[in-house]
Amino acid sequence: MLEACQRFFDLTEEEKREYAEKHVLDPIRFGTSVNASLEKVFFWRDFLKIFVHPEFHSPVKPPGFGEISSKYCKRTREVARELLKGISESLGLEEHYIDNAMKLEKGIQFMVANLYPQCPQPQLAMGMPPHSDHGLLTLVIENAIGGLQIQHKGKWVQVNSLPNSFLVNTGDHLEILSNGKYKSVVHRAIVNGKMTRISLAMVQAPSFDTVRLVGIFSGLWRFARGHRKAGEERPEPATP
Ligand SMILES: O=C(O)CCC(=O)C(=O)O
Ligand SMILES: [Fe+2]
Repeated sequence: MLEACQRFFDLTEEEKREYAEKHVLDPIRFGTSVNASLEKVFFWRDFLKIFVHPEFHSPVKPPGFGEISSKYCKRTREVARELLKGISESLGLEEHYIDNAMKLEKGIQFMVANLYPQCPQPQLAMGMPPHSDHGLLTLVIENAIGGLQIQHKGKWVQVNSLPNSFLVNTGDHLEILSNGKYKSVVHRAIVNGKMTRISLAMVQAPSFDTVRLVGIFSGLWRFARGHRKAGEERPEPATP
């Protein structure tokens, strides 16, 4: 799947431009901040964001992307729903509680593929600013090189995921739903001077008809905690 994402990013600028400068709710959205003419805030990152459930979407190019991603989305949805059964039980609820209450059969799922090119001055750039994810759970994979950091007790901690593993982030909706027992993790991505890094985040969120309610609480909660989403703030100068 990471290779398929790489093939998308390898398309010509013209081919990718079809998906650029889109509205935040458009089903397929490509953005670049390495090309500063397309993005106002300067981050060292290209991204491809696609809504894949309840309606599946895929760019036409590169060939094969749709088949691979449709399988990947289905499987990761199953993993997320399975994990949420365990989380329901850990909260003292019946195992299908979150699945039923959030109507995950029709749940929103979207993928965010991130490309962080090799950066000549990594100490001066930021890949993705500090943010927490919407949704219940995010399953992240990456190509071998660490770059993801989470905030823990006020400090940035490097996440060194195991090879071929999913890193599972808990999101805003889960924090609200669990009354704060599962915290929505604040994280960011730094860049490196050696190689291009690719990460792929699969976000599992409640269904549209339940998300509005959770969304209102999420907005209030975010306001109360002073959180911002990715892209809403300028990069802090990276610590040396
Ligand atoms: O590149 C990463 O590891 C972070 C990705 C991420 O946080 C996101 O896409 O929301
Ligand atoms: Fe994230």
